[in-house]
Amino acid sequence: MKEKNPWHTPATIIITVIGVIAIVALVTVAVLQNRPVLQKYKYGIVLDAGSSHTALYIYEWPAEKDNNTGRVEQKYSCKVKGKGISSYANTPEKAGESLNECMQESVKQVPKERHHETPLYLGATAGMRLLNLENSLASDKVFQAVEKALQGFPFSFQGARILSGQEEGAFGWVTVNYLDDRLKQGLETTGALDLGGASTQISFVSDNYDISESPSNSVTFRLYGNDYNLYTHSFLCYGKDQALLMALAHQTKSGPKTIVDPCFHPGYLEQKQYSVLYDSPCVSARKPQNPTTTFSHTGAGNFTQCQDVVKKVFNFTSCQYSRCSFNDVFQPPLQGTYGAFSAYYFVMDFLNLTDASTPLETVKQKLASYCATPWNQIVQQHPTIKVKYLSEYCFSGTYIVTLLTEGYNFTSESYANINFIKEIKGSDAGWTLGYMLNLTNMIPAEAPDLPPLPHAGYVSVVTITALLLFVLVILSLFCFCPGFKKQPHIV
Ligand SMILES: O=c1[nH]cnc2c1ncn2[C@@H]1O[C@H](COP(=O)(O)OP(=O)(O)O)[C@@H](O)[C@H]1O
Ligand SMILES: [Ca+2]
Repeated sequence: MKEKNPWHTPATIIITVIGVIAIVALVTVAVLQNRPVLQKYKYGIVLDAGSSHTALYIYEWPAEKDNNTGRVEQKYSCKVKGKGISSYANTPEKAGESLNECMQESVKQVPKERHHETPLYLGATAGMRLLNLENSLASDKVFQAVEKALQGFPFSFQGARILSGQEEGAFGWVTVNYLDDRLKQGLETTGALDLGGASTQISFVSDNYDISESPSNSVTFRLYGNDYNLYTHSFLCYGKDQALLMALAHQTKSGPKTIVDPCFHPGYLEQKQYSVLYDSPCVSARKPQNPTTTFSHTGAGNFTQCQDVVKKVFNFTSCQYSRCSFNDVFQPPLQGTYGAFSAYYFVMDFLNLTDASTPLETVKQKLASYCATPWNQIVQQHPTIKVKYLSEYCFSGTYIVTLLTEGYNFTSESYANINFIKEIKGSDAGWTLGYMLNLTNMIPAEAPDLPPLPHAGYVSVVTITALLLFVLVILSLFCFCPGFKKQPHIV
């Protein structure tokens, strides 16, 4: 007689089917119930009114997570046509009008139902700081015009203001460390180096920073449950455009008709106006007695001599602290890695010098050979690049190397810790994201309460538990129900 398989009884089949259905139902509920509801996003807009130009950034984050774990990302950026708002000192309404194109595009980029709740900020940096020093009435008028223009859009306008140098430095530091996920995880932070046209910032955490030595350089944060004591300094006039004016002013003290500038390529020749050169609070004190109205600016293309010229814009002699960078400004010992962005990146990227593995000596050699290249050859090799930018890369590269090594005291060894970056995970490095995160309270002081298990972990535990229960039921049926026991073999 054929042996009957005890597992093929109607009872076991029914139990198995019910068991499988129960498991599928349980896992489905676990997956569906715990899945985040369809993502809805919130938005924030920040205008970076820099000295050379204005840029608009739209940030986006999941609506239900804005207070803790949600990642804020850059959704869109727009470069405002024309110069920075400080250049409209004589025609303030045009400063407002200049923003219209990018603002109209933002209206399309942000979903209509979110317009009214989307905060809109404008922060101005060193260009407006200088205009405010020079002519505060003119800077007020520019702000009035800009505010009027921005109020005309359907967003929640939160105001336009000049950021302090500390804010600019500290928010740049927040941005790079937020994007790198270092803050939430409590990892060692990275320093931030920002080079603009009219000012430059250095910000880093140094374990050897005694705040009492220079309290004005200290910014303290409590973020995600960790305390940070940040050193930050902004050097007004030490952005690359103002530094170039200061270097030219040094070379034209006696009001000559021609200068031979080692920071420009051999064969370069341009007529320049003294009035433009001295039209800045950064250089006005050095105005020569009887300057001719124009001078011939010619190039010699010599990196070493250019470094000597650049060094003259720094004061290395006075320091009332235990240690200084330059101009009698305290700086604690450098520590850790650094992200260098904005003009640091634009210049070093053009010169093909962003690779972190390039030693400082090689950087200097490459710069020397670039500066020595005749101007006509440079123009031929880069037909699409704006001549103004092109003519200044030798100066800018030399300025960057000199600022980093002679100014901030980076050595051949510590130079390797600098990463030249434009963006991190799709968001531009700069102060704007940190500024918005701060103003919208999007980085909590304390670590958020995370669910004990991530979604995937939760689903796995439910699935495994369900399977174990099912096996347990089958085993107990097999052990304790006589009908399930194997029948004795009948001979
Ligand atoms: O493509 C580029 N090549 C070289 N320099 C650039 C490029 N784009 C922007 N820059 C420079 O980056 C700097 C940006 O400075 P910004 O306008 O932010 O001034 P600020 O931060 O001092 O207020 C300016 O010197 C500008 O000329
Ligand atoms: Ca800037």
